[in-house]
Amino acid sequence: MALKVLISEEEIQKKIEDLASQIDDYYKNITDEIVAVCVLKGSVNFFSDLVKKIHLNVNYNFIQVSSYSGDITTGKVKVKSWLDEPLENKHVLIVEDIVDTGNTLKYIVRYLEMQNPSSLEITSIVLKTIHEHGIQVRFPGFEIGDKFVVGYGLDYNEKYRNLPYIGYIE
Ligand SMILES: O=P(O)(O)OC[C@H]1O[C@H](OP(=O)(O)OP(=O)(O)O)[C@H](O)[C@@H]1O
Ligand SMILES: Nc1nc2[nH]cnc2c(=O)[nH]1
Repeated sequence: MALKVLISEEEIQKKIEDLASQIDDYYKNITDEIVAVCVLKGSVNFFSDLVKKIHLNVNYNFIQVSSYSGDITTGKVKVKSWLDEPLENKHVLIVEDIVDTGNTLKYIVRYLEMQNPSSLEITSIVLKTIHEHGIQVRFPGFEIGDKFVVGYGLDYNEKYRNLPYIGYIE
């Protein structure tokens, strides 16, 4: 199976600079901490690169959910681990690697909203625009078509997560 580069390492890093400066600007009047929630496993690379470029008071939190087997969604979001602090009255930024059908984010947003955060926003490094999922991603990265992509955290059966670029299997 040959891998083709869709988004290079350089393009990813440049986009993250841009997203970080949008995030800095958006929260510039907030003096409290921003809680950045990393959606494991896929978002680990994006999260790690992004938080280093944000000049705000950022706290980390992590959740692990999964719903894909290979390149097919099971349609069921399985929670493997969840937050370790309440989010009531916190400004929360969900950090995702990809929005595809939107099922994962719909699930996460539904449960996080129950905690009454002061605000809840989303950033995702990749978005597939083929679905009408109605999720508002405040800080969107790259829009791609209907391709199954890997690399930069994204896997195919746990493989390829450590690639520094985003590619697709031909
Ligand atoms: O919009 P959706 O169709 O719900 O797809 C997006 C989700 O799919 C992937 O997670 P996956 O279930 O593969 O778990 P992983 O992050 O551990 O790889 C990805 O990391 C997103 O969280
Ligand atoms: N690795 C990977 N996971 C996904 N989850 C939803 N869409 C995708 C995709 O294109 N690639």
